[in-house]
Amino acid sequence: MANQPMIQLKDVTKVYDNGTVGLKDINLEIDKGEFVVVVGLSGAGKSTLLRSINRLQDISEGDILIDGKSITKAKGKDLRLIRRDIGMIFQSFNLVKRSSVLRNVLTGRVAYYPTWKTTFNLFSKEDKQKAYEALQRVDLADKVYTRADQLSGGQQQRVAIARVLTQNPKIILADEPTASLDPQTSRRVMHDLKMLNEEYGMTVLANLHSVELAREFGDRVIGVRAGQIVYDGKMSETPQSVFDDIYGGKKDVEMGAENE
Ligand SMILES: Nc1ncnc2c1ncn2[C@@H]1O[C@H](COP(=O)(O)OP(=O)(O)OP(=O)(O)O)[C@@H](O)[C@H]1O
Repeated sequence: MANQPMIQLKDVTKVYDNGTVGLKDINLEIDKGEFVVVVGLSGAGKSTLLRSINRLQDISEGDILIDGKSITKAKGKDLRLIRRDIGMIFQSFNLVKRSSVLRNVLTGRVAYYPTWKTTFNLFSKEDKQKAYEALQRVDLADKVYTRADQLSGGQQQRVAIARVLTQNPKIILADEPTASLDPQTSRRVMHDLKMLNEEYGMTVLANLHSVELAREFGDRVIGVRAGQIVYDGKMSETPQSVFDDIYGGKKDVEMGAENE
């Protein structure tokens, strides 16, 4: 269908078992190819938003549509197919530390195989080639056989980006992708994420603490506070006062090491 949003949240509320309200009546549409950054204080609900979108956790009310299909209602094979279209980048990289870089990148293809094949490492030659090419795109082709835990944090995150590229999803959800990295390495990682967005048309939704990085890489900014969207606008039209307001004067504390 033409012009249907890539991600759509309809009246989404998430209440945790202990009664904490993670998200409160969220309505949001994100179009194909957008690079959206989500900013907000710690505890505002940024991770809850991302985890709800790929159903790492269930929402309490409302509906979430991925490219027109409800992930909220999907089950079994339908759910697996929707999830295959959503890549994740985590603050902690989530690599298999003792496996090679190539093997880690190949796991991006796992959802395209029956389980028994991946258990025995029976990836096709084409997929090995895809993984190698993805590593070339993030300048890590010389590390294919290196063990993941022998790489720097920034390199590990770029392996995670190569893994997402190999997965070839429509959407990338990045939860604080640079929170454990220094400013220069952070910029490199964001640059690679932007490359997936611009060259492969992947829609990116990234939680960021750093206003600097948000400004440099985001096309659109969403401000979250207490589980609600308090700002939504084009980055180019967003004045600094919006960030000051969202961070309520605690900006320096929140931005930590990424604040140059
Ligand atoms: N599993 C859980 N059980 C109960 N409450 C939770 C759970 N996960 C998150 N919360 C609460 O939900 C609210 C939103 O948390 P969330 O992790 O989404 O915030 P955040 O904006 O991502 O914060 P941070 O930047 O620190 O990661 C917070 O009050 C948090 O304590």
